[in-house]
Amino acid sequence: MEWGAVIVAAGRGKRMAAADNKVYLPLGDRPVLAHTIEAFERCAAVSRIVLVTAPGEEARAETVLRELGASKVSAIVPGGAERQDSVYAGLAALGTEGALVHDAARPLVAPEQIEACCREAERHGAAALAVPVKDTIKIEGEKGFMTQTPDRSTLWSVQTPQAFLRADLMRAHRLAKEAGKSATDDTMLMELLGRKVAIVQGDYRNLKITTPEDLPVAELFLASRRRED
Ligand SMILES: Nc1ccn([C@@H]2O[C@H](COP(=O)(O)OP(=O)(O)OP(=O)(O)O)[C@@H](O)[C@H]2O)c(=O)n1
Ligand SMILES: C[C@](O)(CO)[C@H](O)COP(=O)(O)O
Repeated sequence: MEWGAVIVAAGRGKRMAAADNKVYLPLGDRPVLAHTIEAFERCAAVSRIVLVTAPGEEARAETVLRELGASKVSAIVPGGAERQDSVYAGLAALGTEGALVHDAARPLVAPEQIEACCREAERHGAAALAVPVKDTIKIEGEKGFMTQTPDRSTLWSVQTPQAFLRADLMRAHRLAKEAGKSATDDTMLMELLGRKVAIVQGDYRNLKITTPEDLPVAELFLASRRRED
């Protein structure tokens, strides 16, 4: 199966409270986005990439790609108001049978993790990286009070990439739009199709850069990764 990747980089980074879009912030010797693209460039299972950028950021994205020497990016398309809209815009431009969806804000994913997602999705129809939850999770009932505790042994913190048959995922997105259903990730949309998603053991270092304290942590993880290479 031919695999393409939609890499979404069109957010506003509100929780980062940075002056710039967080995917262009420096991590090590290059922008966050460069690390993310490089992981997919190095994964042989991925034949093409569609990059989804904030409207008007196409030129700066192209600069990052040029400096990286990226060769798999087949299109740069503008994202939408919500992550879901950005994913759909990328899927529409992808064209491959297999579709990976990945957050540009997750720069430390390893190529072998991407490959594992593809393989498991080929076996099961859909797959996503996830890591076991470490904290005890509570559900808020009455405002400001914890009232329920899900069984932690059944809880996973899902990451990206998430891997699907592109046709399935586009259909799920259309169903969600018709139903006015919002989704913070794409595995959630598979539930609309009644499909299960295979869990692929991820790595706690595949963090999503979301709030300011995530960047120094990512620097440490990057340094540890480089010592391993
Ligand atoms: N309308 C959006 C929203 C998010 N994203 C992308 O989806 C990924 C995960 O989203 P998140 O970490 O929430 O990024 P932001 O939406 O930018 O962050 P915030 O919610 O703090 O504004 C990021 O790579 C982000 O660029 C996107 O392409 N389009
Ligand atoms: C897709 C995701 O990274 C899975 O954990 C997460 O749902 C993205 O959430 P965000 O609020 O758009 O960062």
